[in-house]
Amino acid sequence: MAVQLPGLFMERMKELLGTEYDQFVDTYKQSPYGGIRVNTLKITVDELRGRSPFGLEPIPWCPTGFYTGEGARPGKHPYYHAGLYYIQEPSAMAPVELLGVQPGDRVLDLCAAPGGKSTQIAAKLQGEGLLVTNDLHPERTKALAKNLELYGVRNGIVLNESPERIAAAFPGFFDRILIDAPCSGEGMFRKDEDMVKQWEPETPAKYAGMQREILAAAAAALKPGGTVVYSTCTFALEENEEMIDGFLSGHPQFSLVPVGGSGSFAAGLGPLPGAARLWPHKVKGEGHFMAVLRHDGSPDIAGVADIEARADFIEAKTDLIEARANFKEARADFKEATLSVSPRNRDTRSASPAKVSAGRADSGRAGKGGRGPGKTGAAAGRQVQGTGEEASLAVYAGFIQELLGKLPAGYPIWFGDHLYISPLPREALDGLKTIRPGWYVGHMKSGRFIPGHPLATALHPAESSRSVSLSSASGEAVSYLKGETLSIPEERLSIKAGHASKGYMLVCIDGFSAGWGKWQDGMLKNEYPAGWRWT
Ligand SMILES: C[S@@+](CC[C@H](N)C(=O)[O-])C[C@H]1O[C@@H](n2cnc3c(N)ncnc32)[C@H](O)[C@@H]1O
Repeated sequence: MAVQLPGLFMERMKELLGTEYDQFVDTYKQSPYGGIRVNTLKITVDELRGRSPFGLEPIPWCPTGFYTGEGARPGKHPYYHAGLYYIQEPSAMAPVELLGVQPGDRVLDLCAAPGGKSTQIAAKLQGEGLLVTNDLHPERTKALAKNLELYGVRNGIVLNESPERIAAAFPGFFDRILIDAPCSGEGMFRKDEDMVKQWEPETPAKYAGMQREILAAAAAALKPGGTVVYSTCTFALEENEEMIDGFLSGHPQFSLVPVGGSGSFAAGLGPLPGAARLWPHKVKGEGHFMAVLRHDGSPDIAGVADIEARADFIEAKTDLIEARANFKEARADFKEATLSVSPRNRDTRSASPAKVSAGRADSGRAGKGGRGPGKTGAAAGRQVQGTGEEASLAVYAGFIQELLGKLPAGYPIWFGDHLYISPLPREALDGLKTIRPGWYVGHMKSGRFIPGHPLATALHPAESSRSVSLSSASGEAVSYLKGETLSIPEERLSIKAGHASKGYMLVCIDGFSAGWGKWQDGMLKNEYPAGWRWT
């Protein structure tokens, strides 16, 4: 590598590695490994392997992960744009494998941008349960939100918050929490020269302070009995074993689940052999550290220092439970209301707007032209309730029932004219900077409902009454991804009985949803978003 590694870093590594040091240094003469992880929300591993245009070699610690080998350009294939795989550094696939996510879990990814591990969690949830994904830095949440959309995630909420505020809003709430901590990045030096340039002798200590706070917040947001996985891509002891050792001393209801020392995972160093290390001179991947922490199940108010804070904690929890109860009722009302709304008979009299939707925020990011809602709650400008919203819900329900035959499950949340279907009631997000409160399904324009791009990317073609599949081999998939209008004869369309060919068409690439088009008289008008196009 062209960049000189910092002398003090090398000295520290020599001390850590002893006789293995020379082998470690040799890894800097090799190229980093490339990998993809199959998005099992859209395709099975076997099917992708059968279709893959490039060679795939299994990554030992991730059953959906594969090395792509030199010369492969996975970002330059239509399958990437159809969300069939995520391009990810192989070692970075390990932490989520240790998190033990099951469909139906409530999972929090605290330091999530650009979303590699969030999309991996979403694939494990298989659309059931909840993924709250967060990053402190607003700019980075854009890529995070886009990746959730590209990979067809329906049950994700994207926040831009501090871990402390998330813990206050969701005390004792999550089954599993991932902390892919901001760190000094020493494990990425081979792959990312910027990390080398940014490194200073004080960098590990600087990050250690942040990591301690993030861990404390995670402990407060975790359900008794839940699991936290803490990971970094650095070698420094103070950000890894020493950090976790300190956490365990201050949080006696947590214990370390031993994972180090078996398979590809080397044992942790010093006080924590049960933690896991991936070393670049031992595996085909960059440097990583992981610790699995399990809560023993006793009621936990760890991280809450004094009596007053504890009272707030309990009050916050009660509010959340109440909000949830209110919204269960609202959901029942909504179901009842939408059942009476058919495309032909849009009688909205039974809709209960005050409960059905948490309404429209007329300020915040939505007001600035974006569709992100910004900070929810009173500070964001309270909601407009009333007949406009009732009518919009009815139009939405009519459109979706015609297209999909049923409405997606979840809480409808309007922001301006934009509609999200959320796995949580809006009240649960009140006061939090929310980038995406759920699955973006579309917006109202001149009294019509316009389906959103993320609605398409998350659909299976069989769910849509109208779809068309474009071939990746013929070049027409790339034409679609470039935003071109296509000539498509009617006999190529898949139209369910009783539906007209004209209208919104789910456009697929080799049978995998990629976006919308509008078909009429043999022409497919392109609805692929400008910002997503193939260049
Ligand atoms: C290692 S990166 C995360 C990579 C991500 N998990 C993935 O797999 O794509 C760490 C992230 O933490 C974010 N971050 C930094 N400080 C934070 C904090 N106090 N709370 C939450 N996120 C933070 C950074 O913006 C950065 O995106």
